[in-house]
Amino acid sequence: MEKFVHLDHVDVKFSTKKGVYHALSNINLSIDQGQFVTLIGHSGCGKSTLLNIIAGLQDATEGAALCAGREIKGPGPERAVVFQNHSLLPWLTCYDNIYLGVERVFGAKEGKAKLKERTLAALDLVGLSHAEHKRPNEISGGMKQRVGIARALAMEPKILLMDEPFGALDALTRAHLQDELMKIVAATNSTVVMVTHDVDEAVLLSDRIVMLTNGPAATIGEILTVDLAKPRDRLALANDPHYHHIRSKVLEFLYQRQMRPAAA
Ligand SMILES: Nc1ncnc2c1ncn2[C@@H]1O[C@H](COP(=O)(O)OP(=O)(O)OP(=O)(O)O)[C@@H](O)[C@H]1O
Repeated sequence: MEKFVHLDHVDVKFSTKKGVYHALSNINLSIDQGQFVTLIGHSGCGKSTLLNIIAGLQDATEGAALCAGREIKGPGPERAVVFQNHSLLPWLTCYDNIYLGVERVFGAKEGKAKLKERTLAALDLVGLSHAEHKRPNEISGGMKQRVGIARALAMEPKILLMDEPFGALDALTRAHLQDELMKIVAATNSTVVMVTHDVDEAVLLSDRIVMLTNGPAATIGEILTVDLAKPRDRLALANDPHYHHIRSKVLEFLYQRQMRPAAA
């Protein structure tokens, strides 16, 4: 299987007013095509920094970061990012927000009819065909996140990178979007890397959970394989002893082995 992402001895150091801050140390991680990987760890440990390395928004100070065999040198349409705060352009409709991304990626090669078809298909994929003419301030937070996901998916990225995409949503909307995301990922065979704070979300969605130690110089403490059959159903999992076993392993890592220092 092709290694879509390969991080080899990656270190990240930030220059700050107080001197150099060593954020990430010796990160080694390979991700296969079609895999769903979550990054979990205490606040400030470096999850977003790690995601940003793959996104090309942050350079590694040392080590190598590769995507599809090529060095990651900056952001690219093959690595689409979805942030917690949707980042839609408020003056554009849902349709136009997606169309803009589609045009940027495919505009040089494809005609307007094809670009329109791609945009409508993306809206349909997230169940928002009815909202195509609405502007971001006319739709709910969950719908905005769905437009953000649709925009990312419409660019047909090789990898979907998500930084706490559901973090700002209420529990019910969050559960609904997790279910939708599972269906979309299954239908598109997407490779996904997602930052989350939510242990249940990590177990429900992941093939592998990458657990980071506390910073400074955070590194990968352990990678847990989630070998629960797919498709996954949250209600059935609630009564599945294996689900609870995996869940408690993550909790044990976070709250016994990586107890967050009180002063942090
Ligand atoms: N540009 C920067 N300059 C200096 N320090 C930075 C910079 N970006 C991040 N850091 C520091 O690096 C560490 C990791 O930050 P990061 O945002 O990756 O953590 P995180 O695990 O995503 O946190 P959270 O869960 O709270 O979002 C933090 O201590 C942060 O203060």
